[in-house]
Amino acid sequence: MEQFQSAYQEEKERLDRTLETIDRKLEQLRSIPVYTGHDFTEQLLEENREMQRQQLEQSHREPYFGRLDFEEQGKSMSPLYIGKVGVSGEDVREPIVIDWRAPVASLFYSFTGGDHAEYEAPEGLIEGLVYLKRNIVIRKGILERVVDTFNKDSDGPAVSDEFLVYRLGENKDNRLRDIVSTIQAEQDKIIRAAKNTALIIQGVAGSGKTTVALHRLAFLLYQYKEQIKAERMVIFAPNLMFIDYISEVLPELGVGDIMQSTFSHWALQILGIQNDGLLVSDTDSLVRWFDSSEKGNEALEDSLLPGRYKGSLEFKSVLDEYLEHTAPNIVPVIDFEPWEGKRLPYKMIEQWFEDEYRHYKVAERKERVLARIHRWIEMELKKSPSAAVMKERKKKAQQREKAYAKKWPELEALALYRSLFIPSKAESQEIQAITDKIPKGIFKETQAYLKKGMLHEEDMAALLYIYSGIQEINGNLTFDHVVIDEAQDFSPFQVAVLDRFVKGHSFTILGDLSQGIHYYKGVRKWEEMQTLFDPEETAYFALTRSYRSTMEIIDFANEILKRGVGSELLAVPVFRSGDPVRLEPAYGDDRLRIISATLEQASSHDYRTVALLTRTLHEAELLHTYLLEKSVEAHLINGDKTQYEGGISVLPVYLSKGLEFDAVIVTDVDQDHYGPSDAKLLYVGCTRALHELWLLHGEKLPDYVVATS
Ligand SMILES: Nc1ncnc2c1ncn2[C@@H]1O[C@H](COP(=O)(O)OP(=O)(O)OP(=O)(O)O)[C@@H](O)[C@H]1O
Repeated sequence: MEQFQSAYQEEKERLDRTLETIDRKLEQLRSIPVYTGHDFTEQLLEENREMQRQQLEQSHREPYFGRLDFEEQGKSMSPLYIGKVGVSGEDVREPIVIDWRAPVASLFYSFTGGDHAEYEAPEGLIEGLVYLKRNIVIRKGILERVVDTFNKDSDGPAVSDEFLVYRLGENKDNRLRDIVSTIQAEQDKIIRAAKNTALIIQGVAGSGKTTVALHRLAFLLYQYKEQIKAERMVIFAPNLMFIDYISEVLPELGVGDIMQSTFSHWALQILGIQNDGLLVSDTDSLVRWFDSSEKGNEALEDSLLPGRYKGSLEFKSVLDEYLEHTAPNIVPVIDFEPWEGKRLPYKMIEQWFEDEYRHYKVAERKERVLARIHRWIEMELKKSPSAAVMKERKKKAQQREKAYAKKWPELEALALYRSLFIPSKAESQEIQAITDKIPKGIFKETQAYLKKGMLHEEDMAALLYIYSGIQEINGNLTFDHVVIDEAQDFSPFQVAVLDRFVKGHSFTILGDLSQGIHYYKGVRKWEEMQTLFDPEETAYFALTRSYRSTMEIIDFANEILKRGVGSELLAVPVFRSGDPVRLEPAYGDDRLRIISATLEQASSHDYRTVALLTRTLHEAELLHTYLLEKSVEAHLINGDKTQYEGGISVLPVYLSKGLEFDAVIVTDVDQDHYGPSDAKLLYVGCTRALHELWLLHGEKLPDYVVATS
């Protein structure tokens, strides 16, 4: 107790001194009049001062969250204070707060006890001794808590989880938060991994994948300031609501302007396609798979699953063959005759196309050849015997040039994709030799909906692949870094296409195979993605510790995985105990009454988020209507929702992926709703809960559900 008092007092004094320094610096900055003139250099300086002002104001509220007493070999021990942004002292070379992304700050995360500590600095490996690792909670400039996670002088040598457990026990609101004060060593390794590597991360539910990816972006921007721009980074997420849910983390870390999108949205933008009913909406696709009673099953072969086939490298080879066939065949086999008696032979045009412009992608080659023909016409016109003849020829040439250009095939990705499935009569035989390789059912289905002017999400990779095969991908379209979240639902083909838009294979690809509920698309093994890269271009990490849920919830969910999927990717809980998982009957006439009562029970705690998870969207809609009639304020989440409001949410379990709630109630857990191939779906539902979980069940529980305590 005495020791705690003195630690608290010591930190209080240090905090007062730090705040005084920040105040002084702020005062100094504020005393400089704001520049409103037109001088560019002055404007930049003003922008810089404004940024510093904002950072210092942020630091004033919470200057740091951690302290590490480190003695570098051959130097004296000094306490390092670590915060979200660095603050320099009166002497700018002496930081009073170190940015969490700085090399030395990595010790705060990677140190797991022992007599030796080291970190990688630009000048080489720095070694030394850690005496103290301390977590410090400051809110609005007031010191609230001091917890020593490691103290060399105390008996317990290992780093304790006490502070982490305290943080995990807090209730969550409707946004994901930063974790800078408690990043774990295994997560830190991923966050700080080098830029030009395709990182593939398998992480169990709640292992912090999304959070880690966002921190990694903040780290990359800090570490590679000169090479990476925020506006050249992107996060691909499963839907717009999820993007809203994660939207606070980057601003909290002082990083903005990073594009967050779904793959389809981005692809449509590149392709210049307006999404006015052309693309079947994500909701429709999801309902097609999850609400349909004729749902297929996981054992279906890829050739029967359009999403998996169209995401395969096999389909990519078909497109390669098609593009090879299309590219050399685009010069119309006719001479060009701008007026009677003047001819530009086909052979000459073909030679320009085949030889002179061969270094360009085919769409650019076409543009260049047509421009060259235009120049040729102008030269020939100048040779006309009189102004009147020249005028006459010019008129004719203009019409014929237009007509000739139309004879060239339209080099647009969508047009080419359509002609693969709906070829013109002239081409049908040659194209058929290629399309015979596409499974019949998939070919027919695609042809039918393309004829109706529709597209599916699963066609996007192919369209972009064709696009990148015919068009130059210029600097504006390329990314410095790409994050793919929920990557188990991404196909290898999507990643291969994206690779054409990314500099140096700079990817962070995160997912969990145990949450691969969309078995009709995505990957079954990470090797499917690893093989896209050379071994030295890629690295694999596994995160096995789960931070979201209590031990009771994780043990329960693990059991579902073991029994229902035979999976070995089980989560290891942090030692945080809560109430046992409750399995309670709720069916027949009592079903709705019990659901309401359980919801009331869950809401009686001061939880900020509670979810009712149903098996289908239709059931969620019915339940939501029932709750509204009972004047319960609940939000229905369907696939079209773009915002996550928190409070009580009612949603189908498949839409809960990526989200988390203080308490979760899964309804209708019985063999009708959760068949033998739905264990992963139920696993996803259970692992959304932080503190409490109820399973309201029907007469016959699925075999893979058993009470664990
Ligand atoms: N080191 C940590 N310290 C504190 N909280 C953490 C830490 N790592 C993860 N968390 C918390 O665990 C929860 C799960 O994190 P996150 O959603 O990023 O995990 P995930 O692996 O993407 O989960 P899922 O695959 O189930 O969607 C979040 O509330 C996050 O804040």
